[in-house]
Amino acid sequence: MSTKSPSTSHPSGSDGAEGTGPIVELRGVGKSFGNIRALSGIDLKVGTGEVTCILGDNGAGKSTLIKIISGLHEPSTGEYRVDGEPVRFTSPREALDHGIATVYQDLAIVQLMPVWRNFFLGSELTTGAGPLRRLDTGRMRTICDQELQKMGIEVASVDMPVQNLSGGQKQVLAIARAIYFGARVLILDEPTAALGVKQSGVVLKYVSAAREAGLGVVLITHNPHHAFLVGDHFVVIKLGEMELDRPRSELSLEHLTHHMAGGAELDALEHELERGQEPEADPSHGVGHGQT
Ligand SMILES: Nc1ncnc2c1ncn2[C@@H]1O[C@H](COP(=O)(O)OP(=O)(O)OP(=O)(O)O)[C@@H](O)[C@H]1O
Repeated sequence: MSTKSPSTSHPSGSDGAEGTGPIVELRGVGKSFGNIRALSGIDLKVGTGEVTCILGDNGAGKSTLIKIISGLHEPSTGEYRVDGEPVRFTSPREALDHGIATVYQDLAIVQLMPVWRNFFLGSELTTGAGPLRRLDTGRMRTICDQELQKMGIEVASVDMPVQNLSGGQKQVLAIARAIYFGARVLILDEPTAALGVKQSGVVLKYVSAAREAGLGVVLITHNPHHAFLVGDHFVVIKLGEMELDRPRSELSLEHLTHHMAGGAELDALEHELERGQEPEADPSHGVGHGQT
């Protein structure tokens, strides 16, 4: 399987939301686990045809946020709206029924199964009725092939096992599958975390293609460089709270990297180090520097 420049035509299966408001909106959302407050005061809007990047360090609350949007957790506080209507999802199935699909880092794929089998995993097409009902392998193969081609993904054969694909190609397959099955909002959980530079590039190209196809994309990442390549809006979470919330027009890569690297703390440390290098004005005060 090789990947060429993704097509920007909208794949079958969804037409995207054409409304003017956001598809997904969180208002003051928080989540606690007993005494642990994992998230608080999260405001987020995901609109059609835009990529929102969520950045944060380990333990910042990114996974908790994904789980709320994808219907695995109910928020403890605040409001979750889809297409302007308040929702209370009690399972990922309900979120999926609203067009909110999540591609997790470990991907729901079976390595030894062929590409087409993985594409339809859990939603297999059948033919015939009653005792004669069986998998419609021919139709699944054809559709899988067509859908991958629409995304600009070339597969030598959809019959080859998924384990033969590269990490980036597996991510792209999972994205194509989510789009085919009607995703309007695509949540991508660190899709480039385990990939090298080239494979990360492949995945980011398809993130961009999903946006062009009219989907709202939520990209979770540790990597400000990857985020800045495709993002329209950036949110940095720190210790469960929003530290930064800016559109691309109000942010530079340097600014974003600075925030991710610990921003304010680094400034304070730099200041302290600089002060530490200055000669003491009055040696009678504290420990003198540069003197032993
Ligand atoms: N089910 C849970 N029970 C108790 N505490 C939890 C639970 N899930 C998350 N937490 C806590 O909430 C905080 C945020 O965790 P979360 O996994 O959302 O962070 P993260 O940003 O995804 O981190 P990482 O990048 O390491 O995956 C952490 O302090 C974590 O220990």
